[in-house]
Amino acid sequence: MLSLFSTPESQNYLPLDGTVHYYPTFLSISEANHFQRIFEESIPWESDVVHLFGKTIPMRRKMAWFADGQRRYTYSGSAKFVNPWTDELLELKNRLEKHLNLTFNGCLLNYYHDGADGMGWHADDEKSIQPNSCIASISLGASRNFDFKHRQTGQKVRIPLLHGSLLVMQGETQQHWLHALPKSLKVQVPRVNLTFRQMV
Ligand SMILES: O=C(O)CCC(=O)C(=O)O
Ligand SMILES: [Fe+2]
Repeated sequence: MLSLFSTPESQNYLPLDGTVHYYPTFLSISEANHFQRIFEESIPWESDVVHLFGKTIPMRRKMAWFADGQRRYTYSGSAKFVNPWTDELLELKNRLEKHLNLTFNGCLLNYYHDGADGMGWHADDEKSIQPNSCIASISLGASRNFDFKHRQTGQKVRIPLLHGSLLVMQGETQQHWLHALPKSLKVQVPRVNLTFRQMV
């Protein structure tokens, strides 16, 4: 039903070829503070690596992979260790599953020390991800811009991701759009990002 009070949450942020919803206050500030502190302290963070010209180069950004069973995650050419779910990750996973009425079986965590850490243009379209599935991204800590770029037209959409927010990418988003977390030298505090995924 259309109403005068329809919230901005119900809007699709992409103009075509995909669906992106954004819920700026998915977690309260105190919940977001709580989860950020626990994840910063207790996740077994590893340096992400890139493979360039036959060399393995560690990145400053850290990551950790959690999943059901032994589901590995391979991207930018390297397989990630699988960690078993923690209580806090399961709590967030349950809340997301209720909110979105679907289920997740993997979660990639990224740790950005400050605005000098970022992520370049890519799509989450690895073979290990169910095609056209849902990716639910929770942001904790520094607020950072999140950019989309249409693969054919180059059209751009920017969403600032706030502490405690939820961004949901669905449908054909990964087929038609790239996304990136641009570096921003003004940002001097860390950010933790969790992307819950539906793996094959
Ligand atoms: O940090 C973010 O908000 C995005 C991370 C991302 O795109 C990814 O892990 O694939
Ligand atoms: Fe991504």
